[in-house]
Amino acid sequence: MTTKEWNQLRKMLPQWVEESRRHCFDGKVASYIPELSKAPIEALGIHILDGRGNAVSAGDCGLSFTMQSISKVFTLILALIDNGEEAVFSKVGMEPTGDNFNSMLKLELVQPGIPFNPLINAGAIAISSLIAGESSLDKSARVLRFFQLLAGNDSLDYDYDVYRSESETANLNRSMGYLLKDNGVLEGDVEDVLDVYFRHCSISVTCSDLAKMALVLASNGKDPLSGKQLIPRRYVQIAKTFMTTCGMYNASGEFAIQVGLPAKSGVSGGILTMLPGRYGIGLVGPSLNRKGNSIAGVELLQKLSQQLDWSLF
Ligand SMILES: NC(=O)CC[C@H](N)C(=O)O
Repeated sequence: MTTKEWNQLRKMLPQWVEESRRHCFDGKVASYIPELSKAPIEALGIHILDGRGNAVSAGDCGLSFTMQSISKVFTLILALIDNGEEAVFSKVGMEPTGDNFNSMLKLELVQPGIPFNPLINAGAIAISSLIAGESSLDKSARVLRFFQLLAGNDSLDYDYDVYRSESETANLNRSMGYLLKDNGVLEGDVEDVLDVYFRHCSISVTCSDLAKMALVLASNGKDPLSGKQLIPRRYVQIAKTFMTTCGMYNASGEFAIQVGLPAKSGVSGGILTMLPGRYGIGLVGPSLNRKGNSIAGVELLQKLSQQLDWSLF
């Protein structure tokens, strides 16, 4: 972090958060997973971390929330570590869909019926079946340990209320699982695969956990604080590319133009993003816009990117 930028962030971030927070009431908190509807609509928090351990945060940074779709980036990476590129890309494609994250339209329409990419629900469910482990609980335990390692936080755990709430109501994801099984994409028992998926979506984090995980990606897989290479560089490259093309659902093109950073959002209102080589960023704002991204969070990132000239493009 250059001193000038650091000083500007320190000075301006609280004000930019408050300006962006006003947009919260133009959006809605997700309710299709009933437990998520309890999140505070007016909340907005952000944490920015650099490779020397300097951090700046503002707003509701103490809020815990579930990773939801943000987890898909890291299960993809674990599946790549476990199976290699060729095996993973025989089960999921590399293209954006332009459809909603939970659409199964193209699974039926486009042969050979494999998910278009690993960041839509169908793709992430297929990825869950590729995680190595003896049983679904064993696979989930490996995922949780991997996330703890990246976040540098051994106490990361599931939010069991959100896990149960999703598992009990996930009729659409369940149908997708069975269709994938029929298309020959899923390995193993469908309910077991779905359990791995619901569990990783329900891992509870704060903005600083997300910022730390993002910093590892921003540093090409190395934890700059410990100096350890936690993820092979190639797999980080793949993950960042998907985040740029598909990370903000079917608003990824607009986000690339307005913000210009690799990012991944979740229906809990979390966004993980980064300035490659410089910062890891974790943000939460549970009120969502029509495309399902944090409404105030996207506003805030737009402001940061424009004020500080962060776009990569
Ligand atoms: N977009 C999301 O964050 C979706 C994740 C959520 N667990 C679901 O499957 O619907």
